[in-house]
Amino acid sequence: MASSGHHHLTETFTNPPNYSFPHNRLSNVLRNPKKTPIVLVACGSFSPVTYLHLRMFEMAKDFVRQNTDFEILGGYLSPVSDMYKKPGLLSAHHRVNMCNLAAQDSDTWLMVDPWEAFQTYQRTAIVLDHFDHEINTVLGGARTEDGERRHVRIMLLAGSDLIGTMSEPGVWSYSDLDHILGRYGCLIVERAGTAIDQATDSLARWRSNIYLISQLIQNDVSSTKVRLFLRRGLSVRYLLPNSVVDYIEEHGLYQDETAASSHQEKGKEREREAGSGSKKEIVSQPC
Ligand SMILES: Nc1ncnc2c1ncn2[C@@H]1O[C@H](COP(=O)(O)OP(=O)(O)OP(=O)(O)O)[C@@H](O)[C@H]1O
Ligand SMILES: O=C(O)c1ccc[n+]([C@@H]2O[C@H](COP(=O)([O-])O)[C@@H](O)[C@H]2O)c1
Repeated sequence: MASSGHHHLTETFTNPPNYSFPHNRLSNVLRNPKKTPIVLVACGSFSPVTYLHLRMFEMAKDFVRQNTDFEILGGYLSPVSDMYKKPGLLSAHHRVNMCNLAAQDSDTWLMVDPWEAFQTYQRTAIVLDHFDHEINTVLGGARTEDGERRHVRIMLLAGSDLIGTMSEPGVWSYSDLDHILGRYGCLIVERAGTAIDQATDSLARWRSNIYLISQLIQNDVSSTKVRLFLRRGLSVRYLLPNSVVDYIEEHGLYQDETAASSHQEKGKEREREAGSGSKKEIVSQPC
């Protein structure tokens, strides 16, 4: 593992009111003692969560099994705080509920941690420290079938657009990057519209901790597109789990143009389309 530089592990954390760390689907037994136990953490807005977000975990699972000496003990969606103030960010309450519905109907290893959602904005480095603390310090890590105790490695799971922002100046601090990529490591899922090699070139010093997963079935569903569809009254069924579609309908979510600053969103979506070299409009009629 690369050095963790001068950035030390956070030891005191602020928890939201009545918070308890969800670990009902987290395995604490390492089946193969020769492997390194890991837990995957996906940070993002999840406004709303889509099948693409869930696919990231499945792609990571296949990749890990075929190409690494890791064994996955669990996966977490960690929705960002409302204070992140990104356009289209619905209240944490709804985003967490939708992630819970999606995780429940998916596989048996996905969970939602509402820790960052229900408090002030927390940087990703701190979020990963929080997982490390809960899993290794509070829960005591994992055990082999012989009862030997093992440290669980926390790893960030992200799309290549996120790793792209890591090479843009001013977005992430160097010491946080060193902490995230040096201490923990990252699994990066290729995302249509972002050049994965270019994104990782400037992060070369942490290369041994960055795992690139290519998308064999192209899928460029994004939460931004889903929000645009909903505002135009178009169906989003089969782009996200039925339970989430029903929840959106029941609560009349993503209808309000002004609250979602659709202007900025359309700009963002166009940028992504332009990046992928696709000239087609998302929906033929103008908004
Ligand atoms: N189509 C996709 N392919 C690969 N990764 C994706 C895809 N969609 C989302 N991700 C990844 O999922 C994580 C959470 O993303 P986020 O919730 O911000 O979704 P998003 O679809 O990018 O949202 P928005 O459209 O609102 O920007 C990020 O790491 C992002 O890179
Ligand atoms: O920790 C940081 O410095 C940092 C800088 C930029 C983005 N992030 C995180 O990355 C995620 C980005 O989500 P998004 O929707 O803006 O792609 C979100 O969880 C943010 O908290 C984190």
